[in-house]
Amino acid sequence: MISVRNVSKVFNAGRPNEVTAVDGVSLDVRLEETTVLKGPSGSGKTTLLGLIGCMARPSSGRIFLNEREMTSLPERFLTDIRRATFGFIFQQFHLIKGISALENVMLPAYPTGEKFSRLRGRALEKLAMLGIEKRAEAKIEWLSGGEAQRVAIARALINNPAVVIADEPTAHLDTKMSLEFMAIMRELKSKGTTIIIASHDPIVYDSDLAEQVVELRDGRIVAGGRRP
Ligand SMILES: Nc1ncnc2c1ncn2[C@@H]1O[C@H](COP(=O)(O)OP(=O)(O)OP(=O)(O)O)[C@@H](O)[C@H]1O
Repeated sequence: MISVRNVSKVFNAGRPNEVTAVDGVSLDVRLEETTVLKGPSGSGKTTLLGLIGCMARPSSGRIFLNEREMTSLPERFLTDIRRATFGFIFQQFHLIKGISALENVMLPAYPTGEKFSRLRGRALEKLAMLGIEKRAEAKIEWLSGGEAQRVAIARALINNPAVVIADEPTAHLDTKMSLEFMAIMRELKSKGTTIIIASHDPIVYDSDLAEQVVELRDGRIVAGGRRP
C-alpha cells in the first residue's frame, strides 16, 4: 500500500508567484491495483505523481510505502528506493535521440552497476515482451509513434518495478494507440504490477482497468481518495 497523508506541495513559497499545486491530499494506492488520477490541466496530477514516485518531496504531509515513511528518508536512500520501486512513463516519452531503442531501455539500469551482458539481455526481453525486439538497434528518430511508445514502456520496466507511474500517457496518441497502451497496462496488471496513471482521457479513466479513480481540482481531491 502507498499511503498519502495530508500531502501538500507549494512552489515558490513566500513569493508573489506562490502556487499550492497539491493541497492536503490523502489517498491510499493499493498494491497490484490500478489507480487513475483524473482532473483538468493544472489540477496537480503531475505534481502528485512526482511526490508519490519520490521524484520530489512534499512541502508538508507524509507518504508511506508499505508503512515505511518515504518523506523522511535521506536523498541517497530515496534514490535507491525510487529506482527499485518505480518505473516512469512520460507524456512525451522523453526518449533520447541519436542512440538506439535498446540503449534507451538500458539507461535507467546503468546506476545499478549490473553486468552489461545481463542488462542487455533483460532490455531485449522487455522489447520482446512488447513485440519490438526487431527494432532494438534502430535509433529513436527512426521509430514510428507506436514503436517509440513501446520503447518508453520497456524503459519504464527495465528495473522490474513494482509500481508503474504514467503521466498523461495517451495525450499524444490516437484512439488505436491509446487502446493498445491500455492493453499493455492490462497485461502488466495481470502480472501483479501496481499502476498509477494521471490522465484526463476517458479511454483511461472510464476503463474497467481503473479500480480507483481519484479526481483532483486545484490541487484538492474532489472525488475518490480518502478523508485526511
Ligand atoms: N516546478 C513548478 N514551479 C512552479 N509551479 C509549478 C511547478 N510545477 C507545477 N506548477 C504549478 O502547479 C499547478 C499544478 O500543476 P501540475 O502540472 O501538477 O498539474 P496537472 O494536473 O498535471 O496539469 P497538466 O495536465 O497540464 O500537466 C499548476 O498551476 C502549475 O503551474
